[in-house]
Amino acid sequence: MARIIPVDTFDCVVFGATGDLTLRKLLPALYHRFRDGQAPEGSRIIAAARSEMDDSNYRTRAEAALQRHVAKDELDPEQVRRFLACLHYAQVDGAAEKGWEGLLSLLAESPPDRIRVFYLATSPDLYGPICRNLAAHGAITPQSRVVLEKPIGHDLASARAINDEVGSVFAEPQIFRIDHYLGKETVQNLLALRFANTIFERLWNADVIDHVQITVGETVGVEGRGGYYDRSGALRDMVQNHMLQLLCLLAMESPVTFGADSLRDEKLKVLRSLKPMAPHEVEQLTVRGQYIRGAVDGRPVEGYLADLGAEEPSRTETFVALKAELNSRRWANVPFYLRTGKRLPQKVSEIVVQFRALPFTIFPADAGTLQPNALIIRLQPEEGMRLEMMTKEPGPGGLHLRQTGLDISFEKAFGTRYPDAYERLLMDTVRGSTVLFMRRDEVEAAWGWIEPILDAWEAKGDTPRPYSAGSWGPTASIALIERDGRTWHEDLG
Ligand SMILES: NC(=O)C1=CN([C@@H]2O[C@H](COP(=O)(O)OP(=O)(O)OC[C@H]3O[C@@H](n4cnc5c(N)ncnc54)[C@H](OP(=O)(O)O)[C@@H]3O)[C@@H](O)[C@H]2O)C=CC1
Ligand SMILES: O=C1O[C@H](COP(=O)(O)O)[C@@H](O)[C@H](O)[C@H]1O
Repeated sequence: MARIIPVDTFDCVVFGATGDLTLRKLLPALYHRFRDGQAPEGSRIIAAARSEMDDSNYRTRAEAALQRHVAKDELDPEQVRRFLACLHYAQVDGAAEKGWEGLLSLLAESPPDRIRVFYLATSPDLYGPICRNLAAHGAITPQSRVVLEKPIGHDLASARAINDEVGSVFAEPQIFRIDHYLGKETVQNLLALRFANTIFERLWNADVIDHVQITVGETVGVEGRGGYYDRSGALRDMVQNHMLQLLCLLAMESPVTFGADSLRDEKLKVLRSLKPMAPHEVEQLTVRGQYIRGAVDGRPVEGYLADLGAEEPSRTETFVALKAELNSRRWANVPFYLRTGKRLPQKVSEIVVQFRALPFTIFPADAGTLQPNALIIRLQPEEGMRLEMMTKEPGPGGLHLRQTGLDISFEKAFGTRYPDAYERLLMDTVRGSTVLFMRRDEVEAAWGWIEPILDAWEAKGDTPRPYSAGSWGPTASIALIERDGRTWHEDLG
């Protein structure tokens, strides 16, 4: 069982407190941290949004959210009651200069040196105005931090504009750009795998590794988020942030220390070493898809347009596969194949590190085909790792070789609940630790690599390829990797 180190007493102001993210993710995460005693007595959550309501109305809504999104056996009525008592509501329009009295008077109830976390769970176009208004009303103290949800902007220019606006009010160490994948236990474990073990680091390069695959599959469609998603698409929603962060952790050099800037310097180098795609290469190196009607988990589901309620066709991709390469000695000619999509057959996030084939074998042909080794890192669900190896099949006959896996299930190894990513990240904001958050230059470098792809798609002006819900995306995504004589790892999960 991991140790729980209490943080200092804090006030966490959540803008967007009536929204999906707050109700589905942030309140359950905060409940767990309060329940486990990590949030000290006296800490408060101040829920802020434009809707008219009082503390009591908000607590009722929050309780319903907990009932829905926290496992029944983790809902202790006494703990729920204590948690709800820490919730307060302030009606405020973050974009308006006036009407901040309620929030300011709640904040004034705490000592001036109390840690203040301003969590912006609103649309990103409000980040600048909210920060400006907080500053204008003198709400930003030296102990304040601001948390920015993704996406930071829609493209490089809008990301820069947001970073400039927020940066004119908060210093960089006070700014927490969240990428919740970095809060996942198994994603943090990539750092342990690479830098707390001897065996892998020596093999972690183009001499031994043939290619890397990163798959993030989701079975859900766009759910209630069609308005946002249709302006975004899979490349902006998943690749620009989560998947490039995974790629960074896999590809980066060893940081000098486990400090925030050391780690982020190394991730930044990876982002800057991504080979830019020229417009004529985008067609070859990327595949876009959009789901149509099909079946997921044996249940018929509608296509994207029906989910959106759209009458017109949409050019937004719900699936993307791409081949990325890095300009570096370590990764010379080692492709990183990325794919992600909605309405795929499985909810699974997995990394495959495929080692090179043996250059020579002593075994006769009838011993069986030698499969190259592969390290399969399962990020979710069934978190764990498997190292695929060739072994001798037991038996007194001839020598037959078969691929078997050295398998570690983290659940079996640790027998503990995996905290949600937001639990860890919220506590890190209170602690002031930016290690697992993105620095401004990382976000902008990621946009810098993504933007030419978006531009080339836009210039071509075609629609994404259709794929049936419940399939692994358009067949062109299979061709993308098979053209190189490789294949997507299929035994997922
Ligand atoms: N939902 C998710 O799973 C994820 C969301 N995100 C990001 O988190 C952010 C929030 O997303 P989500 O919760 O889905 O969005 P929602 O549309 O569900 O919620 C938006 C929230 O913002 C509030 N709001 C809107 N305008 C203002 C304003 N002017 N002043 C104060 N509050 C305002 C709304 O309340 P009211 O109308 O009462 O003011 C509501 O509480 C977005 O940036 C999204 O991209 C990131 C990852 C996952
Ligand atoms: O940020 C986002 O992530 C979720 C997937 O997160 P996971 O933790 O469930 O893997 C995705 O559904 C959503 O579209 C995206 O905005």
